[in-house]
Amino acid sequence: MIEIEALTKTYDGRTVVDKVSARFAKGTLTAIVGSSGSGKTTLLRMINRLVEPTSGRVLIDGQDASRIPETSLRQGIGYVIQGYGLFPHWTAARNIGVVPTLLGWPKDRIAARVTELLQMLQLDPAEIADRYPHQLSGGQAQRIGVARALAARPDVLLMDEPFGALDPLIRRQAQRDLTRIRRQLGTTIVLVTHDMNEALYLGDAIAVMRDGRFEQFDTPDRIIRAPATPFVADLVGETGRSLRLLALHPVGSLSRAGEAEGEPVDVAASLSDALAEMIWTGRDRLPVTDAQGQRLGIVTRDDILARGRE
Ligand SMILES: Nc1ncnc2c1ncn2[C@@H]1O[C@H](COP(=O)(O)OP(=O)(O)OP(=O)(O)O)[C@@H](O)[C@H]1O
Repeated sequence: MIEIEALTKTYDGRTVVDKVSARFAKGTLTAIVGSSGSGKTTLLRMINRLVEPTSGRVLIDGQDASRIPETSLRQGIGYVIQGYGLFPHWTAARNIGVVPTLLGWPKDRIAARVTELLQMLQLDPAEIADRYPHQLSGGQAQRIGVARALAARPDVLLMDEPFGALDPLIRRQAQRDLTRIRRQLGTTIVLVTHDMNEALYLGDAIAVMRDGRFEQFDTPDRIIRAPATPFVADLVGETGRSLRLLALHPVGSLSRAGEAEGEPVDVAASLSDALAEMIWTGRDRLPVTDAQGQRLGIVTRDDILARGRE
């Protein structure tokens, strides 16, 4: 768990992060969203002490981060930045292995870990391991950046606009990958983005930041239903609110007994995906199945619309 207490950063008398207190629970993903210059990156970098706080403190699993030696702090906290920061003259494998190498892991253990990470990120080690960054696509380079951050099995992962440079389709894929990986690893993640859709899709919690403060720190559902300030409401947007709400909840939350024709929808799909499928195929109910294709029941258009109006 990460706790920040009255965390503050001042540059030349100008306060850019202003007494922010929050708790990022173990194994959760918190998305910090806000406008440019609101202090998101500065806040993130105070967690791994790339930026030294002016006042306030950071606790990692109850331990004051200022008392943890900087090297072990950074090795225990993975960090992914926009542009990935890969060393251009190093292969993908060497880039991924940089922290284990610093930690003095034996070569064969590093090689095994690199292979494991490439496979977890759905990259073929035989094809990718020996490539240099300029021989990788944007999506591949992004995944190498994530693999590198995860190499030494950190408990905490900080991500600063990790998908900012990707085009929309690959970005969606990268977001799905992150969701899958974090389920697998249980890492505590704090992710900075200026995209509210991304925050709503990925976050267990969302912190909306403005002028160095958190205007609201809440679940995605509460951010949509009960924005604390006009700024938060503005970021969510009035018109898309019901669809955004539907995007947060799985089909399983409205599944009921019954019969329906045609292609089924997965129980874990979102209600907005189910509604889109109904509109596209002209149906008012869909069969619901689990991941193994087992029939579980149905979901109806009326139920989805009622949920969207709540
Ligand atoms: N080293 C520094 N010296 C002086 N001012 C700085 C420094 N780093 C950041 N700032 C200022 O602090 C403010 C917050 O910057 P920060 O990068 O944290 O914002 P951000 O919310 O991450 O913005 P963006 O989304 O544009 O990256 C900005 O006004 C920035 O100019």
